Amino acid sequence: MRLKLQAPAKINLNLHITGRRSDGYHLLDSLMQKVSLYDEVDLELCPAGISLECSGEPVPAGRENIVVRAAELFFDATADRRRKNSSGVSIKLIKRIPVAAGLGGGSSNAAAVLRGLNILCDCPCSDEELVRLGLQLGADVPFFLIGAGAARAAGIGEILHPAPSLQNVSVLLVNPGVSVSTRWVYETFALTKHRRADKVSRLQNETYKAVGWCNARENPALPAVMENDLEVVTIAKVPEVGLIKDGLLAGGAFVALMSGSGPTVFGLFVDSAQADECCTMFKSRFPHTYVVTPVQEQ
Ligand SMILES: C[C@@](CO)(OP(=O)(O)O)[C@H](O)COP(=O)(O)OP(=O)(O)OC[C@H]1O[C@@H](n2ccc(N)nc2=O)[C@H](O)[C@@H]1O
Ligand SMILES: Nc1ncnc2c1ncn2[C@@H]1O[C@H](COP(=O)(O)OP(=O)(O)O)[C@@H](O)[C@H]1O
Repeated sequence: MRLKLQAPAKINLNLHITGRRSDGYHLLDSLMQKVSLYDEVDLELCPAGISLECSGEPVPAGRENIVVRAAELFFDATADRRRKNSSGVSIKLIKRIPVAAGLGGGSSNAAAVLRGLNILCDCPCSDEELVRLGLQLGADVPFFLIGAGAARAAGIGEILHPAPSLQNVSVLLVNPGVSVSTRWVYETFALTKHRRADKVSRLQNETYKAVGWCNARENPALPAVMENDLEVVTIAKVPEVGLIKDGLLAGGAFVALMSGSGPTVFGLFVDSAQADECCTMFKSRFPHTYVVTPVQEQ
């Protein structure tokens, strides 16, 4: 039995760090939006063993790859609830989403494996159980397990409130071509930055209202409430982030922001032709540049 899934990237339309848990993980408040840049995950059940074949962007093979850990976790958790002859999977991964880029590619791949294996094995896990498993793999995985195109995420990313997807915008993703470790960004942020909670919640409420309107063309409030607390940390290491933001705004984006821990920057455009033009301009210097659209429903 075989199943092919599309695993989308995400952007963070804003990201505020609101605190820190005793285990060191940061609490956040973020509006996340899936976008139409996809990895492909092809799953074929087999009697035993987990194998992985990757193409496209280079990613680790074996257990270092999150898709292998996702399959192991699924098989362990459902050992007593599966048919005996379906304890293994052969995974083919076509990687198009830039790696360690703030676009959630690994988390999206892991969610696709969990969802896909659950379907292939006649659904031994409830949606809630899949989310619990996903969270063991990464804080961003639960977002990719829910059907909504967008959600407000709290906790470390596991408390999710589906939100309306952005509409009528083209999104230009520009990746500077360097990788940034999420862990390093969070650790550096904790050392350098403190925020007032009241400001965070005010901004967040505004953002939710703004994006709730859904139609960016009629939404002058949107740019003013889009901020990413992690941007300042990553810019210090990857100055291209600042230059790309300036270039996107000069090229017609009505807002430009770093996604997640970066270093990918996105610009939102009302005019898709302008987004295409700006894409051509960036692509010669930064080959990992893409025009995408917000995913409405997965
Ligand atoms: C920053 C965000 C924003 O959406 O996205 P990316 O930039 O990774 O795409 C996420 O919070 C990233 O989530 P994810 O990439 O799943 O993180 P994980 O693998 O769980 O954690 C990697 C490391 O980041 C730190 N971490 C992660 C999430 C969080 N809420 N607080 C943290 O402090 C921890 O040090 C952890 O060891
Ligand atoms: N399937 C995968 N796709 C992407 N990265 C992976 C994968 N498996 C393991 N990794 C590792 O996970 C780390 C984070 O990658 P990624 O999920 O792309 O980051 P981000 O969430 O910042 O976009 C990288 O160091 C990468 O080598």
